[in-house]
Amino acid sequence: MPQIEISGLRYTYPEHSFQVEIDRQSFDSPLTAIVGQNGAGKSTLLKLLIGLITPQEGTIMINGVSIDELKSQAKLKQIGVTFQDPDDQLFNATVQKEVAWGLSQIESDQLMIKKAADQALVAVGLADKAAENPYDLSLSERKLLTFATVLAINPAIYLFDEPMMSLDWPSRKRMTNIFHKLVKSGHQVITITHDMDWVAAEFSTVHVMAHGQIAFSGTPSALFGNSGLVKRVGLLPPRIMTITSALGDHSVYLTPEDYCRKHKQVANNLN
Ligand SMILES: Nc1ncnc2c1ncn2[C@@H]1O[C@H](COP(=O)(O)OP(=O)(O)OP(=O)(O)O)[C@@H](O)[C@H]1O
Repeated sequence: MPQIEISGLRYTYPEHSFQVEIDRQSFDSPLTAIVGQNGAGKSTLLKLLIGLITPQEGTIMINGVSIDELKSQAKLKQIGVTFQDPDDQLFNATVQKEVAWGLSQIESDQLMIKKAADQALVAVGLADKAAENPYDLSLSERKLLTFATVLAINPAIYLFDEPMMSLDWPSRKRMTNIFHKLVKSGHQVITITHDMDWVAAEFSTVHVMAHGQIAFSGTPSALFGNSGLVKRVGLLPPRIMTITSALGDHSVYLTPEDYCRKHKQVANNLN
């Protein structure tokens, strides 16, 4: 399992408007969500993790190598990223060229590049758009295209900023399945999201950011079981818990299925 290790990290924007401050933190879980209120520092952390901005203090190690020592080709193989806004990273004339571009920076075998690009486009459901200009695609298709660009490279670690934003239900399901497949094949997937239902249903680990710091690291059950913390960091629990707690049941339920399972168990125990 790939591993990211942060120690003594301090980053302040040039205007001193905001500081990210993380003393020690490992990212070593297969499927991790980073959550927190708007402006908590999630995207800033992501930019630090990919070396887009450099901390004034501290280190970020990816599999034992400091991020600032990784040459750009090695970095591409270690860590792939999609930004919140797909238009921040699309610049090729066709969808096919866009998906092939990143891989062509680390691979010269044209046949292999084409095969990987084709497979990535099939995986995200855009195979029939290969000849189109990325900017003729819808926003959700452009978002899926950015995923394909990373899938084609197949880095050890995938970092996604708000991957589900603007995706419809079938695309969300498709992406969630891709995440689980990546995890099964030994990759690490880290994603920033505001979707607590998704976090509760799918993720093994969640880090909560607040005011530039990591305020909690643990399982979704531990997070949503701590209603005081959830409130303090400005989050909402999964919707099923909003309903059950309004009905006076303050147990932790991650999904409607989780609720049914636990209540079936209670019913079975009573019989
Ligand atoms: N380039 C920049 N220069 C100065 N301040 C910035 C810059 N980019 C972000 N900030 C500030 O840093 C803080 C954290 O922003 P960031 O985008 O990391 O938060 P976030 O948790 O990702 O928020 P959101 O959920 O809205 O995407 C905010 O106060 C933001 O205004």
